[in-house]
Amino acid sequence: MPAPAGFDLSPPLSSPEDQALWANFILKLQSLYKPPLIELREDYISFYAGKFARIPFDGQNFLCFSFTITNSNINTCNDDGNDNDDNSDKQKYSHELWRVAEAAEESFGKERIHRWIDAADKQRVYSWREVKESVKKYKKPGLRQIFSIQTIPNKGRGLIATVDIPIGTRILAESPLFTQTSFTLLETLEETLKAKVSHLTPLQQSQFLALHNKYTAPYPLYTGIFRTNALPCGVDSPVGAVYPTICLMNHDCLPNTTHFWNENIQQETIHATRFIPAGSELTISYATSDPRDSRRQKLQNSFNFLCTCSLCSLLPSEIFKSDTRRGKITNLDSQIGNGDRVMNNPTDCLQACHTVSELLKEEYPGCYQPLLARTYYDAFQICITHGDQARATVFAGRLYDMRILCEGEDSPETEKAQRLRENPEGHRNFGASRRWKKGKGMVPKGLDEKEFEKWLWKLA
Ligand SMILES: C[S@@+](CC[C@H](N)C(=O)[O-])C[C@H]1O[C@@H](n2cnc3c(N)ncnc32)[C@H](O)[C@@H]1O
Repeated sequence: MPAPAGFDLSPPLSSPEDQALWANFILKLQSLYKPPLIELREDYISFYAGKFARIPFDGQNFLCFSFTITNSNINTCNDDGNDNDDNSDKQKYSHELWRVAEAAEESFGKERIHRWIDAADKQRVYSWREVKESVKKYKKPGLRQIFSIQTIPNKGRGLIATVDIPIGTRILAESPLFTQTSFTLLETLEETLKAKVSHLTPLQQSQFLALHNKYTAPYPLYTGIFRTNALPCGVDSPVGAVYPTICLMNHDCLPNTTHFWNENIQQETIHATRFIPAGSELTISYATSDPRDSRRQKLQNSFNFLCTCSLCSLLPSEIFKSDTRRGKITNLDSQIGNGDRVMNNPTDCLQACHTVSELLKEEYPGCYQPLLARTYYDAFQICITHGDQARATVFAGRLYDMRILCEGEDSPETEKAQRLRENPEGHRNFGASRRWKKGKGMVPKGLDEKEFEKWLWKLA
């Protein structure tokens, strides 16, 4: 059984000199670890190794760093059932995590860092209860703002990165001001919204009323603001939510962030899908996957602006290529979504998934990850439907990596991907056919990347 391990800092930080040592420690960690090995949260650096594997940016409440070595620690692990490989991955990640202790020892001295290797170790200074309490205090709003709200020419307000933001960073996790279902009749919507706003704090009321409204009087004010800004709480959800900060994000057809409703934490999250240099605008996509002209028309109709992003401003010949790619993706997606084809022509469907994955990377540079996640899930389902646990495990691993990057470790979709990776046979489609029957441990070893991809997608 894996045991917890870690180190305690005793005595904890107290003096200004201590704060300076902590800042130095954080810089050291940031040079040692980059996403996807870690996730940068607003208030702390998170290692994929348990809920106490966190280093806060402000160290004054820090007592302990603890980690557990499990499969879930290993972001890149292919869970193929081979114990030896698995163990060496675990050891590798364990070694990586002990480097946090080494960095702490370099910063604070060995006498202040108490390493321990299981829950009952006498070297432990603090109880779990004390550690839990200290971790709760890591959250200090406003401590580390990685963007600022600014006026942007021709767009109104928007968010600008104030520091370089690495790919995979959680930029924001924000609770709604309020939510509202789309089932409410238009005649009663204005009064319903007014009642909801009246229950907010004065600050929240002014945040709501300051949001952009694309409608003009006599269109009802609260309904106008809600309709201009509400984001659905999940794909196809009839519930919409408004947020004080996320609703200030402008659109780009090739955005540098992705937004996601996280049901577990009841917040909308924003994650960087590529490296974002300081000074760049943080953008999300409001649009569909339509070709350029209809996409622009929809944005014009729904949001009252003509999109001039880099994709919409391409030369006509390039726009034609982009529209063609989008058309191909849509056609292939409908083939992949056809249950009869999946049962009768699974190889064609899997190859179609491969083509889609290549087209997505070409068509959506720097923002393909949420779409690619869906394709990996399609490929997983095709394989598991026909009993191929080996390929299914690889696709679930890739799906997990995309989810971590776009949604973070606390997302229900990430948790689901992790379960599929560990237990692909738990999927409801498993056993529908035995055509490709293959155990988890049957992932081929020693192939180069090209050969492996050929095997994985059953390419001719
Ligand atoms: C949800 S609000 C975004 C925040 C808004 N800029 C503000 O000042 O509150 C949507 C509105 O922002 C503007 N907008 C968003 N993306 C834009 C873009 N790419 N180009 C021009 N205007 C944009 C449009 O006026 C749109 O109706």
